[in-house]
Amino acid sequence: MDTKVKICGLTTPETIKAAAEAGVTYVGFNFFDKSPRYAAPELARALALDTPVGVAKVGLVVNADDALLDHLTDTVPLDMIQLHGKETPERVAEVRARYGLPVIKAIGIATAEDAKQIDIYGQVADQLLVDAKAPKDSVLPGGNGLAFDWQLINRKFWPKPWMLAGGLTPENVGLAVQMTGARQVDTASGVESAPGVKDPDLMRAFITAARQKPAPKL
Ligand SMILES: O=C(O)c1ccccc1NCC(=O)[C@H](O)[C@H](O)COP(=O)(O)O
Repeated sequence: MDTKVKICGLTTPETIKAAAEAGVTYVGFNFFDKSPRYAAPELARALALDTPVGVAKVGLVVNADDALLDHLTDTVPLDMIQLHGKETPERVAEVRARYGLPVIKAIGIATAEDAKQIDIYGQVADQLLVDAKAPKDSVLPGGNGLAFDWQLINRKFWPKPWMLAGGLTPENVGLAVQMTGARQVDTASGVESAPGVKDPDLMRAFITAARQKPAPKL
């Protein structure tokens, strides 16, 4: 099966079209207003309505309260919600039940101890996004273009579908897939020409590289 790709933080109809034509599985709309990838709900609604059928539309929030999530889910036809803050397992379960949408929980990894969170959140989330832990001084909990040590999750098995994220680019995604066995990968800054500006050529190169089969050993 081809590796599934999520591209996070799309903000224009042109890049949605290019991503869909290149074969993306998920597109992410970023509702964290400090992000260079922020999409206001009305913009995200227009983009979502323009997204081809078959591409899943993911709404990304950071520690969002019910008022924000009510507004987002009323405005934007989302298929999934990505929780990318410090949401507890209880909050993940609450969001899932309240909105009736599958929830992706992001887990930041820097140490083997962090990787244990994957088992905990695997009990309540529909999918997990295994990302690099944000540096302490970063205003962004994700989208920092940093990779973590993939050995920390090397060929681990988790009971829920998961995506590898963090510093993935067209250059390193093939190796990342090979090393971790990830069947799904996610990128934001790795396919941009400037912060928040997605580059169609880089998106195409990323998707091709993510799906490249390793050369057989001779
Ligand atoms: O991308 C952002 O600006 C962002 C801001 C706040 C929370 C999460 C954010 N991104 C979440 C993603 O799913 C990214 O794709 C993931 O963190 C990987 O980012 P990158 O290392 O830039 O590929």
